[in-house]
This record gives sequence, C-alpha cells and structure tokens, in this order.
Amino acid sequence: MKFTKMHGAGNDYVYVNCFSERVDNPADVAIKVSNRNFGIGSDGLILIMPSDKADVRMRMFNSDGSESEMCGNGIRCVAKYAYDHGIVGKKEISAETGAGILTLQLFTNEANKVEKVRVNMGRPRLTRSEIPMTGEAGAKVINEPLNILHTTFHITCASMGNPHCVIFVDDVENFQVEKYGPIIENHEIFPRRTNVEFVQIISRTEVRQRTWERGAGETLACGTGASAVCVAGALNGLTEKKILNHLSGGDLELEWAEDGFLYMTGPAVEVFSGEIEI
Ligand SMILES: N[C@H](CCC[C@H](N)C(=O)O)C(=O)O
Repeated sequence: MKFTKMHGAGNDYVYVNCFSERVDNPADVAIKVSNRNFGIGSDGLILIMPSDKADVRMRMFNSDGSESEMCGNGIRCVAKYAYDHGIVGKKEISAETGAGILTLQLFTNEANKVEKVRVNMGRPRLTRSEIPMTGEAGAKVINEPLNILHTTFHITCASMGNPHCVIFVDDVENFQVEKYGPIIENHEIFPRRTNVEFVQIISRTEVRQRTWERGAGETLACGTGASAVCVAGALNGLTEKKILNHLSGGDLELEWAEDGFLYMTGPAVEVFSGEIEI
C-alpha cells in the first residue's frame, strides 16, 4: 500500500490516495500503521477518496480503529494532497465528510504547493441529541457541572460533526490530561464517547489548548476541537468569536462568523511517502 505521511499542527495521519489504492479493512489498517513502534507512526489513518457529491471525500480512522465523522487537521491535509498531487486543479474545493460537504480555500506558496487552508467547518451543533449526550434532547450544555474523581469540572459541549467536551482550566500545562481525559471520553453521558479539550484562556482573543482525542489519546492538535473551543469560549462569554488557538503542535485561527459558520485556518504539511505491506 502506497501512503503519504502528513500533519496539520503536529496532528499526524497516514494518508492513502484511494483514487489509485484500495484499502479493504481500514479499521485494521489504521491500528497497524498508527503504531509508533511497530508501524509507520500516526494518530490514525485517512483515506482520500472519489466522491459523487464533491471534489473529494475523506474517511478518517483513529489509531484504535474507530471511525470519526470529521477531522479538522485531516481535511486541510486532504485538500493539500488533492491540489499538490493533481486530483483537483482549483483553489476553492468541496469535500465530502461524515459532517456533510465542506468548502475549503487553498493558499499556495511560490512553488504552487498548498501551505495553508481555510475551511468552512459548518455550523456547530449544540443540543444534547446532536452531540450526542444523554439527557433532555433539545437542551444545550454550557458550563454544566460534571463530577470526576471527586473534582467538579464545568463542561461545554458541541458537535463539529464529531463530539467535543470543552473544559476551561487555570493551568493547562500542568493539567493531568492523561488522568481525566480517558474518564471523560468514556463517561456514560457520551453514548458515542467524546473528544475532550482542556483550555486555558490567555486573553479574549487567545487561548492555549491540550486535546484528549476519542480513540487516540493526547494528540498535538485537534482542528474540530479547536473549533469547538472557539464556540465554547464565546458561549461562556470568555472570548471573542475570533481567536488564535495555540495547540501543542502549532497554531490555528478560528472564527465563528455572523452567518453561524465556523471558519478554521491552519497549516498542512507533507512529511514523506512510502510503501508498506499490509
Ligand atoms: N484530530 C482531529 C479530530 C479527530 C477526532 C477523532 N479523535 C474522533 O474520534 O472524533 C481534528 O483535527 O479535528
């Protein structure tokens, strides 16, 4: 299987061009290639596929083999791959994902390679049934108490196609992400588990985020998570609707625009290509 290793702000995936390659058991392949000692090493597997509804289609699998509806850092890399490798020839493209069809704007460098991508991530979904969470279907979850191991956290939740639980903390560098992340990920109020973002407010326009990803553990960045953080900051009155988010592996710009759409802008990088026997 031919593959290309790419990352967005350090959130790295193995990408397979399914215009020419076939992947029969993507869940198993994701587990195998993701392993950082016995595989290629990545946070998961992303398939770049033909679509009958858009220019390109993305399927994304976490390192534990579970499939996610959406991946913000992944979709930027899919766009870069599609442009740089001649699958698309324009700088405004559409992509089919589990979160619907998204539109992306590509920014190229002097060598005509994509360097940065702006994604219309769609409208955040805020009700418990949409996230999904147990409890009153139509209710929103803003600053709601949640007790974990004798500590009360306050959670704000949103779906960007995939579920997110945002928690604001005072000192994110020293926060025990590995201790609390998995408990919240697997908490019974999230029937399809959840991604968890721990966030420190720096100012009304700047935050610092660490991410515990559903199915992958702590990662260096999460684009859908950074988008959910932009929404959660605004809903709690802590930040403006336009912020710079410092993730562990790089920065993302987020804007929850007046039209209700969430725009995410960030880097996309190709690292290397190779072949692996599956
Ligand atoms: N890192 C990804 C999100 C992966 C989400 C995945 N862990 C899930 O199960 O939803 C991002 O940049 O948006």
